[in-house]
Amino acid sequence: MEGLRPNSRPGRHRSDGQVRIPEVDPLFGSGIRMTAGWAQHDGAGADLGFWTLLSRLPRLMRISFGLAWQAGHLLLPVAVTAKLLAGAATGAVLLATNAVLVLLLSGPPTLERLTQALPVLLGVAVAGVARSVLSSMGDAVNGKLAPRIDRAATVRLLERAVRVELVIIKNAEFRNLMSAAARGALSARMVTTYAIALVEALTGLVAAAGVLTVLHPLLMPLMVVVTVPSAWGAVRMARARFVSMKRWTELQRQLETLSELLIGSSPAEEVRAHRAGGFLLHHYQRLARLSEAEQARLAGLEARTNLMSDGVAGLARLAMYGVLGALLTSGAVPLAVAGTVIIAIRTGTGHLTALVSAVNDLYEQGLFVQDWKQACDRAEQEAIRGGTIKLDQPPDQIFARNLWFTYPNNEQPSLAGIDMTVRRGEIVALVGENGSGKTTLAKLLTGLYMPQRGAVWWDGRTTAELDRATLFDHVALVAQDFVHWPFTARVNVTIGRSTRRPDAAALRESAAFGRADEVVDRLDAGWETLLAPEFLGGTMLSGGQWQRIGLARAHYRNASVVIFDEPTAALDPRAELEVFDRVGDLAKGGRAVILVTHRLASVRRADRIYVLDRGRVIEHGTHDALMALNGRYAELYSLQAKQHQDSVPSS
Ligand SMILES: Nc1ncnc2c1ncn2[C@@H]1O[C@H](COP(=O)(O)OP(=O)(O)OP(=O)(O)O)[C@@H](O)[C@H]1O
Repeated sequence: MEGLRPNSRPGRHRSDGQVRIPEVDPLFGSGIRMTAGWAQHDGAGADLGFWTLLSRLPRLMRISFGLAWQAGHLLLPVAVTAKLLAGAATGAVLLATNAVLVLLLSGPPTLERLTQALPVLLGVAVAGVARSVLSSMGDAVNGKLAPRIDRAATVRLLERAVRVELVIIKNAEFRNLMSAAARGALSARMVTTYAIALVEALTGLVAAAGVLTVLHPLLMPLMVVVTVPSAWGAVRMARARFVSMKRWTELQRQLETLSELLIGSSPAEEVRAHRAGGFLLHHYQRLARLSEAEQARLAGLEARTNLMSDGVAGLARLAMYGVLGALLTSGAVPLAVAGTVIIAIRTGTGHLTALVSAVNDLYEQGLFVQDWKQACDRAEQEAIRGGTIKLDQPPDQIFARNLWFTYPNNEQPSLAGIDMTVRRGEIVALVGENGSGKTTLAKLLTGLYMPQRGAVWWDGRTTAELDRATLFDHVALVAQDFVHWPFTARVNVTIGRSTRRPDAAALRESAAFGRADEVVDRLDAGWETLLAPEFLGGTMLSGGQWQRIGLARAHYRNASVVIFDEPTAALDPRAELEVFDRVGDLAKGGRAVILVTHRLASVRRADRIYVLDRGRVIEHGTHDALMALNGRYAELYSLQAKQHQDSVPSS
């Protein structure tokens, strides 16, 4: 464990003042963030100039606005209009305030002057209320729109993802794009929220600048001078926060991973038995200290930046008062206007700071939304297309000719020129050592993957010509890693054919097929028991119990082509024997059964056995023929038989 201890003490700083995080973490290697698509844009705006960033915004915002329009039609224009009007009301408040001050301060206070000022004062109040109402209305409309955008973006992504070719959805690069897109779907609502904030800030700023210009042309540049230091401080801190977040996010994810490992239920056994808790805690503390140091650095930088910008702003304000004093003494600006000038400058400064931060936020969120769009488009391109010929009856025969298949990013083909046949009423077994291509072949036979060379024929049509949805209707699959749906026992079986009307007799029959009935009988709430220990009231099943549920599910699917990929690996010997008897019954009932297994004793009854080695069929025939051949199958079979004899004590 010593060797894994970090050699960099947390809190040490780089020459640029940032906390040094080791390039290669002793626990996470080169880091999680490298593989996470969504992380690539964190702090994306940090390297760009403010104006470049501003110029790229419209392109990014177009995607989100398109989505907002689809999700809520007029809601976005209504929200933006409300904020624009709120901005105009800000201008009205300032102008009316000025009118009141002019009236009240243009001479000694008299009752007459007060009475004259009352209607304008009322105007100030009305404009102020209107501003609040309009601004709140904009927020309320946006509050209604935002979840709709969430739903529209997420549903569009999910709809497209579910139709993507299996080989693509399993590809790491596509998975990365999907993780970025899932983050982007959540950002779409934020883009519109920030855009509305930007409109509010911009109109408020324009109103303040307009009022100042009306009062005296020199006052507007004066406001700019006063706001420059605060705007500089805001931009600098936004940048620094971006850069920090980039590092902070990475640390945060590592901390979350460690915390999940420490409190999670699946690693709990090993955390205790291997006493890994102390090790994990040690690294948690180490990373937490790095994170603390980074936050402390940021807080220090913020304090220094604020001090500097406040200092310069103070000087600018002093100069402003000087200029204002000069304008007052020269009579260019009446004394009564001075109050309005100060209020307008304060309003303008606040809006300018909000504007800068909205632009930064918009840019970053916009990039995430761009990922979402890219993933949706790519998913559409990669959707399962297949042919147009509908398969309306079960195939009598499936055969593969000269089948080649290489996974993306692999150099070696996983299947290299396979020929094989399976007919209705037959059990065909695929055997061979780990990685020889059995599972891949089963997926090609059922149209889950398409061959790069050669073809799989379902009667007179290739899987490429057939409409894949109708082809899948004839397939039932018990995969090695079949899904443990976090739903009730009933749904876990009936999801095998979710379009079928509830059929209690069929459910009972399927449960008996997989011996899942014995499992369900022992559950507290029977078929309604939730099979998800992660939820309150959920139950945990053992591996073998799950396998029985999986078998029942495949049976309930009632398909003519059934693939069993290691269906009994977790079953006890009695259950295993029974399952193989029933697999035989399935074939006798007119189904084509493809059985992938390492249990050679159970393939004796298969009509044909294909022995695979590095993607090729090296032997095929019945059990007796292959034993007589005395080749690889005979060797593997004898090895297993001997192992079995050795493990059973002789009487
Ligand atoms: N999704 C994938 N991406 C890349 N390569 C893969 C993928 N799935 C399988 N392979 C590769 O294809 C080859 C055949 O794998 P396959 O799973 O078909 O073998 P198998 O005979 O079923 O193995 P096992 O008996 O261990 O289940 C292996 O070299 C494996 O590394």
